[in-house]
Amino acid sequence: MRKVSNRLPEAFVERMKNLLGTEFDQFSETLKSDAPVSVRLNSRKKLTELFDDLKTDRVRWHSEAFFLKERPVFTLDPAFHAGAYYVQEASSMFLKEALVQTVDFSKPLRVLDLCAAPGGKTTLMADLMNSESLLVANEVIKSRVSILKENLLKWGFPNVIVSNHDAEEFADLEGFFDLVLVDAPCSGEGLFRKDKNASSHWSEEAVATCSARQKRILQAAAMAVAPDGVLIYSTCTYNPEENHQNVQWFVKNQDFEVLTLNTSTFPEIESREPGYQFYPHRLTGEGFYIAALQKKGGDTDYTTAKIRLNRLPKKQVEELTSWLERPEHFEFFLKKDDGIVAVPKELASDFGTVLKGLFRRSSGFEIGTFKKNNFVPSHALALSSEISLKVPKIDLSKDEALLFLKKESFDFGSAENGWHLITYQGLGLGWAKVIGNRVNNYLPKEWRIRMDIE
Ligand SMILES: C[S@@+](CC[C@H](N)C(=O)[O-])C[C@H]1O[C@@H](n2cnc3c(N)ncnc32)[C@H](O)[C@@H]1O
Repeated sequence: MRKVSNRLPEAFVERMKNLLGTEFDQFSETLKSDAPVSVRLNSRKKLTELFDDLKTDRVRWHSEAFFLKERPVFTLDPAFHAGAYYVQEASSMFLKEALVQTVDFSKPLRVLDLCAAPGGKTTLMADLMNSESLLVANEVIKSRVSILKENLLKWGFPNVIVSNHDAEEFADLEGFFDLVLVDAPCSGEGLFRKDKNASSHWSEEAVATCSARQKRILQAAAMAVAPDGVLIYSTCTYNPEENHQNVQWFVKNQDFEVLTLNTSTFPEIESREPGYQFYPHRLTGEGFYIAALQKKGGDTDYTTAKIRLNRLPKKQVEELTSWLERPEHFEFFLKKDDGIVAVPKELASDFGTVLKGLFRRSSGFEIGTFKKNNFVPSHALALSSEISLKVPKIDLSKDEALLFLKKESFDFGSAENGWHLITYQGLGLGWAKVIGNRVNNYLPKEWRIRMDIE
């Protein structure tokens, strides 16, 4: 494909000129500037000092997010590994505004993020959900599931099942979810500034293929939504075929109605019925489109199921109480591989239903295992917001924390024998076990920082 200035495909430029008219030059100039860097804080892992030297403006539609004046090397920040924040493009954080305007998060909710990897929007939703709510994070591409799992483990919200299915494989969970997010795979026009390679994959054919795929995903997603439940559709692109035309097609064919969002305090967002369009030359953020829909009727045709894992013996349950802040909140189950899963009591039946309805999925919050009657805590527990505050800790300086995260040896000082949660500014990074003069670093090797530390 022939390119014009700024390496944009010619047909894309033509489309944008038609869409933006006289604003096109401003749009095109903006794409030549650097993409803004923004981070969103984890509401369950608050730090008093974070980016104090780099922080600039707040993201207008997310009270817990702000811009940084430059991009630091996040890999070399232990707080990043502790899940204190997520590096996320600002326009897409408008999801929070769309959700708080359309969903009652004070209730226990069943939430499905159908196209979840790497997990930016999943973690945003987890922050809004209460501890009686269940989150299913799905990603169809197998190689992208591990980064999704890693980001969710870091985030520390315990009530998560990660699955690896095509949207159409959710048929056994018909009408189960109060909220479904379809952050659809798209032609990515809105990321041309952030990802310099993205425009090389763009073509008219790619737009048509994406649009057709989105229709198929939307149709499958519709089934999973409970009567009166909410469906959020979003893309990071501008073209009508993938955005408002797809949503119009959807409401014409499905029993859903459009939910109007109040954007009066954000005049920089364009209302493109039935949704909302974000342009980088009008606001500090990338291209994004979002629409909110509500199911009017529909069936619930899922089969409730009990968890088929074994319950943990009482003696072992007693031992677990010192590892969790609210042990009474959970029931404990034993998997075939001896892993222990902690499921909130109120959610035992919902977990059972999802675990039965999906076959390529995780089992939930795995807190560890018993080896010869001794509890071995998991990495998920170290990063979880449910870990007991009384667990013995060793708090490290930044340099020490980086050595821990590189799995290199260093002097831990003197500590009692046994398990210690390694923390940075009080936030869990992983486990170490002290045995006499020896300290074993239990950071999973796949989590190790591979980058050189200056
Ligand atoms: C826009 S990305 C999701 C980004 C993610 N929601 C976030 O905020 O971090 C779309 C995701 O959909 C996945 N995907 C691709 N084809 C799909 C399909 N047929 N069904 C469901 N998801 C698909 C892609 O692998 C990709 O991870």
